[in-house]
Amino acid sequence: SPSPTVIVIGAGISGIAAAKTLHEAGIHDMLIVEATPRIGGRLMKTQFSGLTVEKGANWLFGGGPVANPLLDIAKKLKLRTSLNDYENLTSNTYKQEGGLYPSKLVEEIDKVATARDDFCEKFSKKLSSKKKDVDVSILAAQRIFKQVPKTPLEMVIDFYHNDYEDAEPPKVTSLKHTYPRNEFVDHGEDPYFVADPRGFEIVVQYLAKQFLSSLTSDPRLKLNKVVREISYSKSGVTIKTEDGSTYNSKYVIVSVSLGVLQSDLIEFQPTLPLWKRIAISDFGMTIYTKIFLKFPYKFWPSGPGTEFFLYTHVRRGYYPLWQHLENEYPGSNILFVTVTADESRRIEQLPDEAIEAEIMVILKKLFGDNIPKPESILVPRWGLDRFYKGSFSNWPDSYSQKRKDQLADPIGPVYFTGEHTSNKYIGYATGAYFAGIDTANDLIECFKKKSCRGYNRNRWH
Ligand SMILES: Cc1cc2nc3c(=O)[nH]c(=O)nc-3n(C[C@H](O)[C@H](O)[C@H](O)COP(=O)(O)OP(=O)(O)OC[C@H]3O[C@@H](n4cnc5c(N)ncnc54)[C@H](O)[C@@H]3O)c2cc1C
Repeated sequence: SPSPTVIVIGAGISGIAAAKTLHEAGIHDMLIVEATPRIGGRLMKTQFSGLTVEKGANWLFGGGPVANPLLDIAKKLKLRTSLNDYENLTSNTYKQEGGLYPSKLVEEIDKVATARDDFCEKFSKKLSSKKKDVDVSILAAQRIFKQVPKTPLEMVIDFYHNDYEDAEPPKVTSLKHTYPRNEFVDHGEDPYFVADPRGFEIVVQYLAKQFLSSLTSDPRLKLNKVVREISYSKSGVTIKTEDGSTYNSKYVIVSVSLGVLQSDLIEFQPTLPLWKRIAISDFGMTIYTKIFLKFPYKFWPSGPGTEFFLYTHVRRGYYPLWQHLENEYPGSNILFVTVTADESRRIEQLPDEAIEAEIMVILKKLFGDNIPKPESILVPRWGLDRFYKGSFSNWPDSYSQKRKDQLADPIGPVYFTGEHTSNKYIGYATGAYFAGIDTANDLIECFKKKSCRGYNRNRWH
């Protein structure tokens, strides 16, 4: 068959959004090349003890000042979602050796954390108003505010305010590019927690069905094709896959995760310019892990106000934030705990049994020695998976806006997209969706002008 004009590498939400945008602009001769047997990428459901749980993205952020097109799609699809109840977290905070903290004390500490967030927001705006590109870490802002979390209780509350969203601690994360937290997170409707048998990935399938005849056998979609080499020159692109296939095109849109770009899975020929490699290497790819545990019966508090509990430990981020799925799946007897960053990196190296053993030590302290063993455990390992190498990107504090623009810059016929290239919503599914549209529009601009000098720095999203 003749060479397509554009190859899109990756069938996650950004790749599919890019391909759909090209299709709608009349560019139909394209090929989507995906390493795995499915579309959806990091929107990924799995079956766990007979129920659908989300290994990847779980929260669909609300409307608010910026309309979220994914929310409209979710509504159209009648995606089953629920609102989480974080209200009573301060009454459900456990000490390291067991027993609850008095809720008054936790509330006081939470108030300080909220005041700190307000300061971070103001301080970030102040830095942004300066001509020079100055940035600090969130931790530096906390120091300037003279309220650095130190005790285990302060740290777990800080985890809830920062790491739970950024998946890195405040010492790593850029203040300026994280605060004020974006419209979807802070000022919109509350995020929806997806609990639907079809999974959050149904949103990507819905987008794909707008322009593909089938999600498995459309001739423009090549599944199970792992791209290992991208050769590019003025005259076009050749990509090679692990199974020895070769595809040629005029342009390529690379939508693989930042973690994959940082790994050596794909070789670029010639090597990408140094400034591009620096932009890729210096941005942050973090890990966010949801560990699911199925028990034969419930031994944790249930009913209104119990959905979440916090576990406090001298080690920051040691199995800190717990949720039960009773609201979404009554009677399921499933607990899940969220770990992030270095704790995720550590546990990914452990076998499931070792992780389960660590968890059981904690749960016994909280709920007594007689609690049952879990019937099953699910530990996603996003960092070790060669097609993801992490869960989502995080803006590190030393990283400039200029570098960030370079991360999205095309190199000749090689265009880049994915959540990490989003201007305003890095890390989020919505950011990935917008990025796909923006990158496709950059390429469409280039077709129109017939000279493709590059990236449209007026990207919207
Ligand atoms: C645990 C976790 C929790 C999250 N929580 C949320 C949340 O609550 N809300 C939210 O909005 N977002 C959340 N996210 C982030 C969100 O899932 C991502 O931002 C988004 O899905 C990224 O889409 P993408 O298209 O940029 O990348 P991807 O989905 O990674 O798509 C890239 C595609 O490229 C493929 N690929 C990789 N290498 C190759 C290769 N060599 N050849 C061919 N194909 C290749 C991959 O298989 C993948 O399908 C979470 C992510 C994770 C992992």
